[in-house]
Amino acid sequence: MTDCGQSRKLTRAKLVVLGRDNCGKTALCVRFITKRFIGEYDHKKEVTYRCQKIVDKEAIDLEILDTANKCVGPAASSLESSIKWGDGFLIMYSVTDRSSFESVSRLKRLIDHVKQTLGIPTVIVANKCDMENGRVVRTEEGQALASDLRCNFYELSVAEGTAAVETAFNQLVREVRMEFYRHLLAMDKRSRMLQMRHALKNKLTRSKTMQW
Ligand SMILES: Nc1nc2c(ncn2[C@@H]2O[C@H](COP(=O)(O)OP(=O)(O)OP(=O)(O)O)[C@@H](O)[C@H]2O)c(=O)[nH]1
Repeated sequence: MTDCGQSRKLTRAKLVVLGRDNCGKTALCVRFITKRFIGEYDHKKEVTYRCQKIVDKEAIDLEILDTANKCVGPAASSLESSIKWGDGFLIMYSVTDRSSFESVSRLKRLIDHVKQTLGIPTVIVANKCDMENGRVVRTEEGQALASDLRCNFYELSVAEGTAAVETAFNQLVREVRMEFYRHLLAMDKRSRMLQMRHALKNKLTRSKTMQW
């Protein structure tokens, strides 16, 4: 889990955007950071963006990794290292591409496998809902899948606006924060237990010494 600073607040988080090629990952990142939609991007390249955002009135420094599609083949190990690196995940598909929808479960399983725990902050985003004529994945299918995978779900069009994109990213940041606080609580509990064990051990040693 990333940095907390001294205030025990999460000040930085690393987010990873995953999904099949051409589903709109770069468009989504650029939209979130610049509020603009730029038609064409350099494919294949993996890019990390840095920005500061205010989510629920608290500032947070974000690093957002826009992955290149590499679910199969030798590059898959590099996908695993991207997953190890991340605190939160946005899995994207396009409603116009069924194979991108089908890759969502695979990616979620990979995240769970690499992180070796369930409940990793993850949201699912269905993109290109402006292309109603080319739609091959129904909204209800996306909702059902997200509910099976216990993830929040957003259907949107990166081309059409910024608000929905911000909503999805903000929810992911919220989930990363919640996970961070859960982690802090667990650490506190563990350290209290260790202190109690230590105190008890000292007490036992003292009473044994007195018996002698
Ligand atoms: N109509 C429509 N087109 C979109 C939308 N989002 C992205 N696109 C287009 O979809 C194409 C792919 O977008 P990218 O952002 O490059 O997709 P990507 O997932 O980063 O692709 P790779 O780099 O190949 O992994 C581009 O031509 C975008 O302009 C959308 O919401 N609606």
